[in-house]
Amino acid sequence: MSIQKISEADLIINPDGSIYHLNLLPEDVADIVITVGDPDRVGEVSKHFDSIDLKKGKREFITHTGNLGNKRITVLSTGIGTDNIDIVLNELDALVNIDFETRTVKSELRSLDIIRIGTSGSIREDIPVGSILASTHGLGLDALMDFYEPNNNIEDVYLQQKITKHLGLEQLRPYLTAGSSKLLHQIGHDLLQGITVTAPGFYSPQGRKVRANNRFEGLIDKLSSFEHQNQKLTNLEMETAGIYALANIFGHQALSINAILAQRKKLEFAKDPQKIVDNMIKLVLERI
Ligand SMILES: O=P(O)(O)O[C@H]1O[C@H](CO)[C@@H](O)[C@H]1O
Ligand SMILES: O=c1cc[nH]c(=O)[nH]1
Repeated sequence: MSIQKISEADLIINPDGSIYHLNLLPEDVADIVITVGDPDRVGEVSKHFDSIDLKKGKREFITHTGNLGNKRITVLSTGIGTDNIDIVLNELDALVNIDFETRTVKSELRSLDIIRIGTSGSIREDIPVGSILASTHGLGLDALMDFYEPNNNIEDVYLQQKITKHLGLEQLRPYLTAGSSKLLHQIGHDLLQGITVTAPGFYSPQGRKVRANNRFEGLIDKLSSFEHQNQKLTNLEMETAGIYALANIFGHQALSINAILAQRKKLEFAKDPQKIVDNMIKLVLERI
């Protein structure tokens, strides 16, 4: 069988040998990758490193790579939304698993540990502002995974069907993927845990109403009333489901850790969001 060469239009490499959007060379990526939404949060993470040997960026994709103890870690901002996650996960995987000289998939594949350190809104009364929550699964309400061949295990498909039926949102085709059980055990074992809902927007797609009317009335109540064998939908944000689904396809381990800044049931928002985010960053770095 001939080895498939990936075209210059499918995999775009900049003149300096870096990948198109992330602007990184293959050697710039460590085996542990922390993703954050906010480009300013990259420095908030890397300031805890013992050393930083690389700082690069393009658009909203800022990267620092350095060492913490005996671990080499890359921290990278994704910007907001699963459309950006499509770019970040595909380019990260290409950086480690495609030979840029021959444009072919390497015979030995590397599996990254991808840990998202993000912010989120709680949809349950018993999860207050200030909580740190680990996502057992990501449930995507966005359309990203309509374009990829699915790779879900049977348990997730069953749970996905149960949730879809409960929500009555069949037209959105919600997709469900579990996070890495290895990373959940290592980092999230004693944290609050739940199914994180990933929305394709911050306002109406998360049930917020400022001036425009919402098509799905009572979205938060509908989401928060789902329960199956103690599995509950717990929080809303905008990247986790895409990260879990694409990491699963590429064979990477992924875990999403969420600082709860909004309490949607009690209509509250954190007074000290930076302090909550700092606590989450320290907690994750201690456990990596
Ligand atoms: O704080 P980050 O990591 O960006 O995460 C959350 O915050 C953004 C919305 O304010 C979305 O990206 C959402 O997922
Ligand atoms: O409610 C929230 C808070 C942070 N990020 C979100 O996407 N939603």
